Amino acid sequence: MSHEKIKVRAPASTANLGSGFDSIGIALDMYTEVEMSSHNHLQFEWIDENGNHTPFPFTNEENLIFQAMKKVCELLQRDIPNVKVIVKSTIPSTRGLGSSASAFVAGLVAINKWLGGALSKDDLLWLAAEKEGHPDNVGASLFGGVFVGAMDWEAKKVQHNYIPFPNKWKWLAAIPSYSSSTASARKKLPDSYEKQDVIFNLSRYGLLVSSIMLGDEEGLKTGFFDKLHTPYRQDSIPGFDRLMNSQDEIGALGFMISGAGPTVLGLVPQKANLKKAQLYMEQFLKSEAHDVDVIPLNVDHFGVQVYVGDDLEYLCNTQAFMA
Ligand SMILES: Nc1ncnc2c1ncn2[C@@H]1O[C@H](COP(=O)(O)OP(=O)(O)O)[C@@H](O)[C@H]1O
Ligand SMILES: N[C@@H](CCOP(=O)(O)O)C(=O)O
Repeated sequence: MSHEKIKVRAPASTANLGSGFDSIGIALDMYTEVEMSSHNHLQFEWIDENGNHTPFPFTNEENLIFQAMKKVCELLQRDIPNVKVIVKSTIPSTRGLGSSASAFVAGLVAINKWLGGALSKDDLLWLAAEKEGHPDNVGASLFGGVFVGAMDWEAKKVQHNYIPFPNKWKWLAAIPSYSSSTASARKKLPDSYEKQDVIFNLSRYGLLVSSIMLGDEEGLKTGFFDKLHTPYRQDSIPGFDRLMNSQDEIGALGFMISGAGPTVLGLVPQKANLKKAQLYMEQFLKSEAHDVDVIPLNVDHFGVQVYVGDDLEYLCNTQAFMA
């Protein structure tokens, strides 16, 4: 079954939140949009932020939308269809905001829908998590809200839960002008860890997840601390350790590296002055020779959205309506 035109929108995400390395992700309101329509050959087009068609910025190898289409077609033993794929994205690439996950998830969902929807959401989640090697960003992109999940490599599935994120906390993202690929940031991590560091993270991660569920600000502050990835990555973010120590000055709940970085996230409670915190982060990081844009971001609670023609056909996360 094919359609005249389908459109899929997948959100950005932030992973780890300090102590939850490779296990937790939150969907954020920047998006990759993929529009698929019948054509006489396979063609990719890119629309930039000003609405202009520009050359596609990635080769087929790097183009994760194409890679996702290839994967699904191989699995379903189908040829890649002749379609025009128009891509728009407001997610800056290689900044730690899950652009790769969002592109892969959007590609999977679009081609699966185009070919008749044989694969379930959990099948798609596995394909995306297997490709990235961790489920945090792809799970958040697919389902929205807070995603917690674990890879089950033997059963080839991701066990996961959805948690709504309290509206009373607001995200600020300091997105630098320089980039860092996730692959290179993962190479900085050690192969094994000291027992004390593992215990440190386990206890913080328990607090992190329970505090999000309970809306507990003191628990959350402790839950952001991490010894598994942050210490090995923060050197590439000048001033990050001092920013972390200044959270009380502006009443922030915490600062963390978003995914593999280099974006830094701040979480601010509603009672704090968001504008003041935004300015503080910007001035602080700029004084450390960082060229950054600090922007507020909201949590996306719905995950992937699929439109057939101009009608919204479904959201991936039906649980969001019950939250
Ligand atoms: N809109 C997109 N369409 C296709 N591929 C994309 C898109 N955005 C990102 N990618 C791919 O993902 C890569 C960036 O992935 P990664 O290093 O994991 O950084 P990020 O933290 O942004 O996910 C890009 O180099 C490109 O290969
Ligand atoms: N858990 C991963 C998350 C990578 O996120 P990205 O947005 O940088 O791709 C990691 O920390 O490596």
